Amino acid sequence: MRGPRGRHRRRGDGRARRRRRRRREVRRGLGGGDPAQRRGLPRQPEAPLSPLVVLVGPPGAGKSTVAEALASRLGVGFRDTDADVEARAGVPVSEIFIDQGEAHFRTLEEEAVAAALAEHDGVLALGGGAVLSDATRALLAGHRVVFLDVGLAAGVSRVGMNGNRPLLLGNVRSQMKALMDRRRPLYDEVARFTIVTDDLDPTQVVDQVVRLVEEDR
Ligand SMILES: Nc1ncnc2c1ncn2[C@@H]1O[C@H](COP(=O)(O)OP(=O)(O)O)[C@@H](O)[C@H]1O
Ligand SMILES: O=C(O)C1=C[C@@H](OP(=O)(O)O)[C@@H](O)[C@H](O)C1
Ligand SMILES: [Mg+2]
Repeated sequence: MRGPRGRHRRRGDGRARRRRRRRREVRRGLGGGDPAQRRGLPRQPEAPLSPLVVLVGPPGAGKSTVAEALASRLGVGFRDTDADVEARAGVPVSEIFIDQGEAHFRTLEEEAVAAALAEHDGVLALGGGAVLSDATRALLAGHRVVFLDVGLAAGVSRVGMNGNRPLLLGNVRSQMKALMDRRRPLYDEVARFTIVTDDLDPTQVVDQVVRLVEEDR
């Protein structure tokens, strides 16, 4: 005879099992179906990893925010190249810009992007200026790159006046406009999909990326 606690536990276990199964199915389905990665088959040690999704776009597009929420929704890992650069340098991005200059930051960023593209199979957010590098754009070819687009007004209002983005110090609006005008062709060049985020909250952006990824299997 099963008491209420037993029933509760069994129902809980069943739910957890179903959730685990669903998550595996999502991962396998979205991962491009490499048969060597399936359970029960030998794994090819040399098979290169590739991120499920790479997010690009200007500062304030929501790349870091959306990448984390999307990864959690899909049950995969999340990585942000700005965080990787900071971990390696041991100081915030803004300090690297001030102490060693933008060129040095770009070198670290290029290395961080190359490493993440080769090592990470979850969701990857790049810094807004990563696409300035020819080498990075070449590496992005063939990846599932999503351009999170944002207009000037929404972008400026999202980044606000905080000093975390050294390129936007001074007149945020005019710096942002110059940066967006210069980079738009580069985002377009690397992107497989574009989502205009101005009127979407992060959850709605996540919904759209999930749909695109499912259709792109
Ligand atoms: N779709 C969105 N709508 C409104 N605010 C957003 C949206 N996406 C991100 N934000 C907010 O904008 C700011 C910048 O987001 P962030 O993820 O750091 O952008 P990015 O990494 O592209 O520079 C954060 O305060 C974040 O909460
Ligand atoms: O646009 C840029 O050149 C930069 C964007 C930042 O990342 P976010 O786009 O995530 O803000 C960060 O990499 C650095 O401050 C430079
Ligand atoms: Mg970011």
